[in-house]
Formats: sequence, structure tokens, C-alpha cells
Amino acid sequence: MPYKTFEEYNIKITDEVRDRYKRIIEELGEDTDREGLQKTPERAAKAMQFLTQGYYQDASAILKSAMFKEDYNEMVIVKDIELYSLCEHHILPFFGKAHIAYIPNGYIVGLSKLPRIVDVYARRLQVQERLTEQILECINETLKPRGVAVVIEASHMCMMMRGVQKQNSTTTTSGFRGAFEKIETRNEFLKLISSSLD
Ligand SMILES: Nc1nc2c(ncn2[C@@H]2O[C@H](COP(=O)(O)OP(=O)(O)OP(=O)(O)O)[C@@H](O)[C@H]2O)c(=O)[nH]1
Ligand SMILES: [Zn+2]
Repeated sequence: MPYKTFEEYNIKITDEVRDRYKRIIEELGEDTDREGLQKTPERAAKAMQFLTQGYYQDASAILKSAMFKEDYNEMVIVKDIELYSLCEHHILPFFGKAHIAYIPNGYIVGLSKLPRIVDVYARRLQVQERLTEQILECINETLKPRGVAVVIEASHMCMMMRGVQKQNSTTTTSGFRGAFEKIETRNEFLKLISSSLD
């Protein structure tokens, strides 16, 4: 990793990304000197850097920063976590919702940290399957709960705006570890999030 922090990375690389965007826009047949486009390469560079800042963030450290010893042994669910990511094949957005559940094993985690780690992994070039798996593994390895479950439902712009051009299809991915590998526990979770599922 060439740069230590997002700030450092942001300062050092914006010029290069901006210049490359300028060339792409020109190559597409536009005039980057016209008023509306003058600042576009810079804006696009900043937007892309924002959308990929997850490479410079440590999801496990975020979870560790708010783990609390607590004797609670029931399922904790945070559902309807909106997410925006970029598909690694076309660099077009995919977006939707994540639903996360875990059963504590001595420690609970600050609730806001779960959406935060969704963002850490979503703000990278991704496929939905790997995004699901990375969130799952991070919680499993860091919190070491009795069980963890992640469901993601998303729409992919690369299937909507281009390619097969299907506007209404959604993709669901899921992963289950520990107690959620038992069908009863998994079904309880799926029942509790069912009102949120399509
Ligand atoms: N499994 C998976 N596939 C994805 C995801 N995002 C995009 N894709 C798919 O990645 C595939 C890339 O296939 P290619 O045939 O190399 O690309 P393409 O010619 O642009 O394909 P079309 O989209 O079918 O036009 C496509 O089928 C996309 O739908 C994702 O998150 N997970
Ligand atoms: Zn795609």
C-alpha cells in the first residue's frame, strides 16, 4: 500500500486521477474547456476516491473500537442498512440493503459499527458475493460471536443501464456462520427480516 492514510492518498493522487479523467472525457468526444466540464475531471476524481476509500480503512479496528463485555445471548439484528458499491467488472454502481445478525459470545458491539463496516467493504471495487463474505468474516473473526449472518439484496446498474437491461431484477446473497448454520436459527433470522426482503 503506497500511502498510509486516506488523507495522504487523497492529496497525492487526485492530480493523477483528475488528469486521467480529463483524457477519458476528451476521448469520448467532449470539450473539457467548456464551462460545465471545466471542473468535472476534478469532481469525478474526488467522487471516485470517495467511493473507493474503503481500501484505506480497517474494518476490524472499527469493530474493536466499540466491543463491550455483556452477557446477552440472544440474536441482535441490524437490518435495512443501505449500501452503495461499485461492481468490479464495469465500475458501475450496485446498491441495496444489508441485513446483519449475530449472537454474542461475551461481547456485544456498538450498533453503528455494523453499518460502518458495510461501508468499508462497499467502498471498494466489489462483487456482491465477496462483499457479503468479507462483512461476515470480519464480524466472525473480530467479535468471535456464537453465530453471524449477513444477507445483501442489491440492484446492479450494469444490468439495468446496459448489458441485459433488466430494471427489476435484484440479486440476493447470504452467508451464515456458527449458530446460523443450524436451520432453526437461520429461519428465525430470515423470519425477522422477512418484512424487509422482496
Ligand atoms: N457474480 C457477480 N457478477 C457480477 C456482479 N456485478 C456484475 N456482475 C457480472 O459480471 C459479468 C461480467 O461478464 P462479462 O461477460 O465479462 O461482461 P459483459 O460482456 O459486460 O457482460 P454483460 O453484462 O452480460 O453484457 C456480467 O455477467 C455481470 O452481470 C456481482 O456482484 N457478482
Ligand atoms: Zn457490472
